[in-house]
Formats: sequence, C-alpha cells, structure tokens
Amino acid sequence: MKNILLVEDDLTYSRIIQNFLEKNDFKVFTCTKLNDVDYNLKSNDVHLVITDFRLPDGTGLQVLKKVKEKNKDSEVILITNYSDIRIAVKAMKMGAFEYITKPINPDELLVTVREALTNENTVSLQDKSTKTIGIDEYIIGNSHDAKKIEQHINLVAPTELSVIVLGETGTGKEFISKRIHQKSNRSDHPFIAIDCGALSKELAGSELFGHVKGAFTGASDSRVGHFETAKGGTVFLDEIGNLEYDIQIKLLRAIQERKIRRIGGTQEIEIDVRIIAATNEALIDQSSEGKFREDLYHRLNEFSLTALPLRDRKEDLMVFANQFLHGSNLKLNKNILGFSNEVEAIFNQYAWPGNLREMKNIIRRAVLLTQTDTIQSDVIPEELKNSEKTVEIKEEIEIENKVDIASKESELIEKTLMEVKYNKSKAAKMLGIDRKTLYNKINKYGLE
Ligand SMILES: Nc1ncnc2c1ncn2[C@@H]1O[C@H](COP(=O)(O)OP(=O)(O)OP(=O)(O)O)[C@@H](O)[C@H]1O
Repeated sequence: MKNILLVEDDLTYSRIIQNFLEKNDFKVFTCTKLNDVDYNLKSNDVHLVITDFRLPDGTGLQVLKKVKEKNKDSEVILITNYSDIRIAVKAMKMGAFEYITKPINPDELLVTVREALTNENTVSLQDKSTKTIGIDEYIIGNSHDAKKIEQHINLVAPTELSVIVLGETGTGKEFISKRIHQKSNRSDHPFIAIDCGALSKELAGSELFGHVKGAFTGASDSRVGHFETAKGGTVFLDEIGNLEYDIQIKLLRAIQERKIRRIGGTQEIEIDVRIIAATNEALIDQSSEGKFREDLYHRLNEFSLTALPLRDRKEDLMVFANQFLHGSNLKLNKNILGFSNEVEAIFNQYAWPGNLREMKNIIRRAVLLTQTDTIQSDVIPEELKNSEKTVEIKEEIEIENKVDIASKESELIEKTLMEVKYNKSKAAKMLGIDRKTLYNKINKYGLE
C-alpha cells in the first residue's frame, strides 16, 4: 500500500479527500501546517505529498521545496485555485508532479495520484535515487523550426560534443536531451538527469561526485555520485544556472580533466560521460555578469539547441494537442475524437506560459471531464479563454523571473565580497567579471 501525506488546513476538506483516497487503497496521513511536514516525512514512509497552496503558516511551494530537498524524485501534487495559475506554473517549474484545481474532481485526483505513484521515478522518501526519464513518445512537429531542431539533434547526437539546450520551462529541453542520448553511441548506457535547482548547497558535491565514509557529519558510508553512476552514458544537468559557484568550479575541473575525486577522498577516478545541460536564456547574461562561470559556459556550449516556446510554434500546436489527446485517451481508457473549433481557437490565442507540459496537463484534464466525443470549451480553464489576462500573466512571470535573478546575483556578490574581506579585485576575479562591472553592480544593489 502506498502512503500519502496530505497537507490541508481545511479539516472538512481534508477528511473528504482522506476518506476518498483510503477507499481507493491508499494510506493517508494528514497534517494542517507547513511546520508539521518535516515531522510527518520523518516518521512515516511517505511516497507522495498532496498539499494545498494556502496554509496557515506558509505555502504549498514551501512544502514542495522541503520535500524536494529531502528527495528530489519524490512527487508532490499541489492544490490551487483557478486564479492561481501563476503559482501552478511556478510549482511545475520547481518540480511539482502536477497541480489540480479546486473544486477537486475526485476522478481527476485519483488519476493524478495513481500516475504520480506509478511514475517510474517515484521512490519512497526514505530512499535515495537518481532520476531516469520515462519513455514517452517524442513528437517532432511539422513546422520548419521543428524539423530544424530534429536535424540538429541527428547531427550532434553521434558526436561527443557537450550540448546546451535552451528554452523556457516545459518546452521539452529534457525530452530533447534524452533524444540526443538515445540517438548517440552511448544509448546502451545510463541517462542520468540531475535537477541542479533541487541540489542542496551542502550536498551538491556529494550528489554529483560522491563522498567517502566520514567525509562530513552524517556521511556514515561512502557513496557513488552521479558522474560515476552514468559511466559510459550521459549526464543531463537541468537548470544548470542554479549550480552553486564552487560546484561550478568542481564541474569545470571534472570536464577538463575527465577525472573526479569523491568528497573527502584522495583517489582520482576517471569518468566517461557526455554532458548535456539545460537552462533558460538568462544564462548567457548570467555568464557575462559573472554569476555563471564563463569558462564553464563555453565548455558546455560546444553545441546549442533552442526549444521554442509553444506560442511561437503555431504550426505544431495542434499536432501536439492531438498527440496529447491520443495519449490521454489511452491512459484514461476514453475515445474522444477531437477538439471543437472554439477550443482550437482558444489554444491558438493562449500564451502557454507552461508550454508543452501545461498543454499536456490541460488536455488530460479535459479528456477526463468530457462525456461526449469532442472536447468543448466548458472543460478548458477560464485563464485560457481570456487572452488579455494571458499576456498579463506572461509579463508578470517575466518580471518575477527578473527580480529573482537580480536578488540571487546581489546575494552572490555580497557573499563573495564578505569571503574576500571586501577586496574588490579579488571579488571581481572570483566572480569572473571586471572591476568596473563589479563596481556598477555594487552601486546597483546598494551593497557598499
Ligand atoms: N517533443 C515532445 N514530444 C512529446 N511530448 C513532449 C515533447 N517535449 C516535451 N513534451 C512533454 O512536455 C513535458 C515537459 O517536457 P520537458 O520536461 O522535457 O521540458 P523542460 O523544458 O525540460 O521543462 P523544465 O524547464 O521545466 O525542466 C514532458 O513531460 C512531455 O510530456
């Protein structure tokens, strides 16, 4: 029996969900606050967490962060209101398995829970494991751009070049990377996907390169890192822009020397991996601003590919929609034939901030709720029907991202300055920027 932790402060609601899931053979633990999550994760062998967004002492995103810190492969389902679409997109970006919206449709909840728990990556929160992606069908698309991406994949796959895949969240960067691996000479060896955003600062080095027994408090056994596990295969570094600066240095050394040393160890271990990294476009700016090491960026960027946002792939839009419809029909045992003209029109004007992932989720939900043979607009979320709001959401997401990057950059500069006792030449060197840029940034963020 699989164990679920439900974090919901509305006790009536919590009881209803708990009863419903227990009737369907799940064991459900409940708590009402963010503060109680740690205790519950520790004391119960939890396989899946379902959390409401609004909690009395925090948010579902904080729950998500806690769970992912404990084990990045564990799945979290977030419950939101329709009006919280931006939160939902953010949650997906942070690694939530799915978001479902209130009022909860029991069938939708059950399908989502079952999917999360049968996901081949799902492991108990008490386990530790790396993530390998499932074999979902890869769709090429019909547009000129889509065909060009496929050509580039075919071109670069058999080489040993490191690749950077650029693109917004949910555009298929991981899918593209996996396809490169599958078409490469390394395809019989592992494809190890690492979400750099979910690596904790303390354990990132150990996750990537392993550690020896006693290397740090809590290292009671030695451990093999992802670079060794991936021997002969491909390491996929997702959200590479989130790697801590000191890990960037270690990574650069590993790539250059083709050798690693486990944390706390003295022995040099040869590695045989190809690296594919994914990021959003901001990495180029981050690199020139010193947040991401330029030398590492160039090492990784021997070849680059860009996954286009869905809103710029109008020709491919319905190809994806129909394929996702087909996939959902199979999964949910339905036989829905297509979309109404109105739904197609809605899809065409929507900005799709969550790109393919968002589309797949919306179609799956629509399939679940449709009782006729065509998907009509009544099962499509309201947000999609209001294009002005769509543009607004997109702009707000962009602003949020910018603010986020700026605050991280300011933190990094401050930390570096403190480390080198405010010696600006040293700080600029460590950050990989010139002194003038550093002075400008100190002024910009008021760090003096
Ligand atoms: N070419 C494709 N064919 C079919 N489905 C796809 C394709 N690309 C992406 N998808 C669907 O979109 C989802 C998101 O893709 P993926 O995880 O590769 O995006 P991503 O850009 O790596 O996202 P993130 O930036 O959030 O890590 C996948 O789970 C898959 O269902």
